[in-house]
Amino acid sequence: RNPPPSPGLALPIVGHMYLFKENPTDQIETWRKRLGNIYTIQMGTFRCVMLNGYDLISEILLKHHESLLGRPDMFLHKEIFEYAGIVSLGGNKWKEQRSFLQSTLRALGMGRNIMAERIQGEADYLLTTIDAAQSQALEISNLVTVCVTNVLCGVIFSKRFNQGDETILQWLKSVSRLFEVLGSSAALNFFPFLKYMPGDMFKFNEVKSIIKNLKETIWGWVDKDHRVINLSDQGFDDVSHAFLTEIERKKRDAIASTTIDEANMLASMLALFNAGIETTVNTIIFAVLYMVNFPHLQDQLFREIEDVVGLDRSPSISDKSNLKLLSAFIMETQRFANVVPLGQHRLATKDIHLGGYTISQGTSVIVNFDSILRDESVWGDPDIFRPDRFLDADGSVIVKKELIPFGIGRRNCVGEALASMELFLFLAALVQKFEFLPEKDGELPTMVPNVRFTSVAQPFKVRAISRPK
Ligand code: HEM
Repeated sequence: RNPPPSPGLALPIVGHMYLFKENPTDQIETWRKRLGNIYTIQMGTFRCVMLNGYDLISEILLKHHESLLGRPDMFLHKEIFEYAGIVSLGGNKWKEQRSFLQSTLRALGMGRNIMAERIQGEADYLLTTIDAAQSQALEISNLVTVCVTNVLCGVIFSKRFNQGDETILQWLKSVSRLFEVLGSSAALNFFPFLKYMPGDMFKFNEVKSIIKNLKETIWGWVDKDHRVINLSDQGFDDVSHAFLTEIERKKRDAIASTTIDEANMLASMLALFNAGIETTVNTIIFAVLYMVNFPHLQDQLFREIEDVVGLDRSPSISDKSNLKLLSAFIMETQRFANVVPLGQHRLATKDIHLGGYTISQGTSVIVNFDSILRDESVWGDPDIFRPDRFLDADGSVIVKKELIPFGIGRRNCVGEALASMELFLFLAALVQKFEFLPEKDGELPTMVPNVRFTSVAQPFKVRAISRPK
């Protein structure tokens, strides 16, 4: 059957997982150097094919998409999403959820002016809350998280919260605890029997209880009893309103076989939160970290905004095409920080012939985005932070097909347009208003990230000094 090569000794039960150290992408890269861009590893009970490099990854995601539409039966899909919603569904059920969410987000103005105004409002709010610290060193990630959460809460429920609001603080506490315990429970993906270990050793019960609370909170925010559903009106206020309306429409038309129901609605809304907040916040925090580490670059970014926008009005989305250095800086931040280094496991639903090997039906496939964003043959000096790699001699922005922080193909990031707009508007506002300095002069915060299955900056404080007008 010609399967891709394997790194050798797989221990009983754990397979090759015992070889993973702190940063999983290091081990994956070590195997890539030894075995090439495609190889097989055993992760507990799962046989996984790891794919590296732009050619193979784009080939499988673009050409073999239809054979890769499953999700393996993992803890995440079973216990968190209960096999429902955009992240956990496969096949035609996924297609229906994805197309519903995509068209709903588009109709709500994702990537357009109406959304830009909402984000600008949150960016202004962020500036005010940072300013309140009066140049005292502070960790800004909590402040950024509230504003990014507000953007999504607006899109999903037409709601927003002020910093310090008890509901949002409780929500953020639960989400942060969830990410902490998900680390301990990751092994449950590959060894489901561990959930029976005494003392909740792998945090199975805690994860379940946090998820139950988060779902109840989300359902409370939907506020179903106070929503006016009008089936003759094609419009809707937000994602949850769109779902509720479409669910009623399906009932009216007696369409039984559909994923547009309350279980999938809840799971998809939870997925938008899980996938959309951490990623966006982490990218913004990495950008601030790089500005602190490269003050000369921070200064150039400020000068560009001063020239193009001035200091009397807030940057708007229409400034984007003229803020070329800022665009290149964001591109390089996304490349260098690479907040989603590995794709979610996908399941081959048919045999796939790729790179001279056969990936057999039932195999789990992982794509290694890190192998593209850090590929020496593409970037030359991938370990250097250098935004000017995205600018040509005239200062125009160069678009490179290998820059794929949002993935590629039909299962790429459904929130890409929203996230891109957020990155631009939040960062433009921060650059215009503040100079970011390290907590102590001369002591730069480390740029070495914490990489698990997402990449996060190590906690650091900054002093945000208001720029004189
Ligand atoms: C800078 C911010 C973001 C980055 C870097 C990012 C990155 C990604 C990547 C790489 C994938 C594909 C993973 C794979 O192939 O397995 C993905 C999927 C996804 N993203 Fe994002 N994302 C970001 C923001 C968002 C936002 C704001 C939302 C919500 C509005 C969102 C919702 C999703 C969802 C629901 C999926 C799964 C799509 C599906 O299975 O069809 N993401 N994201």
